[in-house]
Formats: sequence, structure tokens, C-alpha cells
Amino acid sequence: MNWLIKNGKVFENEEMVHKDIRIKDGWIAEIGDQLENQGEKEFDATGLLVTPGFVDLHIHLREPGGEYKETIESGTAAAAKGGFTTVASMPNTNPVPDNAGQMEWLTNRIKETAHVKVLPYAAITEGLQGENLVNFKALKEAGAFAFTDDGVGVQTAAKMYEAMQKASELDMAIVAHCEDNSLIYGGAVHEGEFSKKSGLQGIPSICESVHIARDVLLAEAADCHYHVCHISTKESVRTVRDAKRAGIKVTAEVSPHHLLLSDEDIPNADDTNYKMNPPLRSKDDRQALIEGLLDGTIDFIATDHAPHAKDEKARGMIESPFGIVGLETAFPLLYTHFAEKGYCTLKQLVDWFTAAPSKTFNLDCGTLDIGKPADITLIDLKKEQTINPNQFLSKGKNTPFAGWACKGWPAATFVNGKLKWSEGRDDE
Ligand SMILES: NC(=O)N[C@@H](CC(=O)O)C(=O)O
Ligand SMILES: [Zn+2]
Ligand SMILES: [Zn+2]
Repeated sequence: MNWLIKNGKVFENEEMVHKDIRIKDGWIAEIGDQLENQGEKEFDATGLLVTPGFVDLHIHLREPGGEYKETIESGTAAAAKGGFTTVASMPNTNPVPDNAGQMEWLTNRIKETAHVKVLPYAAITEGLQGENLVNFKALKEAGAFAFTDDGVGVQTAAKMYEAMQKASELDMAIVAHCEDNSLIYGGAVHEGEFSKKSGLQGIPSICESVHIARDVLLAEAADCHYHVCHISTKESVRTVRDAKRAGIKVTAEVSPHHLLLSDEDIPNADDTNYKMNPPLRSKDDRQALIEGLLDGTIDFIATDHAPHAKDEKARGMIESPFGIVGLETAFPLLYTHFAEKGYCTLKQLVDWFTAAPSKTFNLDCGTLDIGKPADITLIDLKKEQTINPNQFLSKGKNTPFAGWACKGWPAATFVNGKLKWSEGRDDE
């Protein structure tokens, strides 16, 4: 079916103008004023903002092995509802996509069950164990998007260096969860105000930043695109900024919760919806992340959507797993509690969800242009609604943002010209 999206507002440079968009055979065929219907089904976008489909390059889909937490089907339904048309799935599944056979299984499963485009990450080391490097070439050929051991840091410099050299030869990126195991100290929260107050063991900032400092030097030596996952500390931001200035090919992402919360927002030592890795850091760290995003040190926003089952998150701050969900709340939260509060413009926010991740990884998405795949998100900037985890399509309900009032809810999501989700049709 071909669509004509009528009368939505699109960004033309810095300005918002009314345009119609004609979708033909899955592609954007025309963008113009009052386009004539040529037999398409019309979508009335009056009052809605029309943007490129959102891109989230850091999510956990849990399949295979963790289907009780999330599946490719449920996670991508949540993605579509959140306005995302392209997501990248992390490899901390069971089994891990660390060989071509497993990657082929994964790409097939994605083809069969995903509601949006999924770019699968392959592991850097077998079983994410940090010992034996994967076959980079075979995994690239089997469909890997990039390489990461997300969930754990690559502990030794030598392994990371070798991985970067191999990835660089193939023109692929190394995407890093930066965490030095010798500096975790069994912590559950950031080492700072809240750890002092609660008596909980803290994870110091250096646990993350020393890995980044090590890795930017390795990336320079290996001439590799090195991407930092979920950056969280001021020292990390400074290190990435300095490395960029030195011409090193380093990029970074930040997650919505690190932009919106600090450890002082944790209500009590039992609320595990505030437990994630990296942990919520200090107010100063949060401020540094905001500055880093605004000055281009941090390239884009990624949710680190990490669903866990209710009983797992009921095990208390020390025993419960790290992670919170993010796909269905990221844009409304940041529109309402970040852009509208004056930290950035709407245009900047949309770019960090679309063109910026696309540009960082050379993807064929993230812009509304004639001849591009019709991956399009429609947003209702005025509609106000309170976050209610029971309404999530994700199996994960673990969010610290329940009850937050937000505007800017996605109203419809098109992937390759097909309507994958629209308001009032959750079961599409
Ligand atoms: N971020 C998290 O707190 N958890 C992630 C792992 C990760 O992203 O490192 C998970 O897989 O649950
Ligand atoms: Zn991680
Ligand atoms: Zn992650």
C-alpha cells in the first residue's frame, strides 16, 4: 500500500514548514506542498511533527536465551511505539552471536519477527569472555553491524588492541562497554552522595574513564573507529573531547537517564528501577554529559533499553540485575524534560535521535529525503500523558520514570513505507 502523509510539519533547515510526503513502494517519492492524491491511502498528519524514523544503536532484545525478559518481536514492537525505525541489538544473549552460524540464525530470526529494522552487533570475544577473539571477517559477512562485548568491558589492552586492528582492516567499528573489573568493588550505585548516604558499595567513576583513556590511545594506534557506549562521567567526557581534538576516530553515545537523573534522585536504597550500568552519577557528571552533547563531544542519544523480569528486579539493590527499559519513553522524556526546559532545541533533539547516529555509523537512514527508504516518525508534541509501564509493549516494565508527565508522544511509525505502529492501534 502507498501512503500520502498530509499536512505534517517537517524541519526545513531550522524552520518547521507544512509538507505532504508521498510514499511509493516503500520509498520517499515526493515531498511538497499540497500533493495531489494519486490513489494512495491518506494519513492526516495535521498538527503532527514528521521526522525521519528514530535510530537507537544500543538496545537489548534478549533473544535468544532471555525470551522471558524480551523477544525480538516484543522489543521491536516497543521500538515502533517509541518512534524507532532502526535499532541495534546487543550480543549479551545466550548463545552469544560470536560465530557466523549464530549470526545467520539471528539475522533470520530478525527477518521473521522484527517490526523495525534491526542491526545486530556481534561479540568481540567468544562468549563475551574476553579471551578469544571472534572471526571478525566471517561475522561481518554474516551480517554483523559492528563489534561489542556490551555488558562487560574488554579487560586487557592487548585483546582490545588486536580487536581494533582486525575491525579496522574490515572498516568496522569497535563499540565499547567501558568498565574495568578491578575497579567495580561489587558496587551497585555510583560512588558518591548516594553510596555514602545509603551505605551501599559504590562504583567509582574511574571504573569507566580509565578504559576510555586506554582505548582512545589504542584506537589511535590501530586507526580504528572506536565508539563509547553509555558514557556517564565527566572524566570520560573530557577524555573523549581531548581525543577528538587530537584527531582520534572516537565517538560516544549517552542515554536519556544519564541526561535526566543523578544519584541524588535515587529515592531509596530499595528502588531497583534506579539500578543500571553505568550507574546514575553525580550532578556534576550529568552537567558534563549535557555540555558534551551540546558541544559535539557526545555524538548521539541511545537508550540502552535493558528489560528485566519483575522477580529479577525484586531482589534488592545488591542482587538485582543492572538495567532499565527506554524505548517507549526516550523521546517524550527528553522533549518534555530536556528540550522544553531549555537545554537544547527540538531540532537538536531530533537530530540526536536520527541524523547523528546515522552519520556516526554511515547508515542509510536518519534523513527525510526523496529516494530514501520511507522510515518516518510522526510525533504529537502537544499530547500530554503520564508514563505508565503497564502500557508498554516491551515485556520489561523496569523504569524509574513511571508517573512522569510527558508531551511529544509518537503518533505513528512507518518502516519502509509500511505503517508499523499508530496511536490507538497498539496491535498493528
Ligand atoms: N545497562 C545495563 O544496566 N544493563 C545491560 C548491560 C549493559 O548495557 O552493559 C543489560 O544487558 O541488562
Ligand atoms: Zn553496557
Ligand atoms: Zn547495554
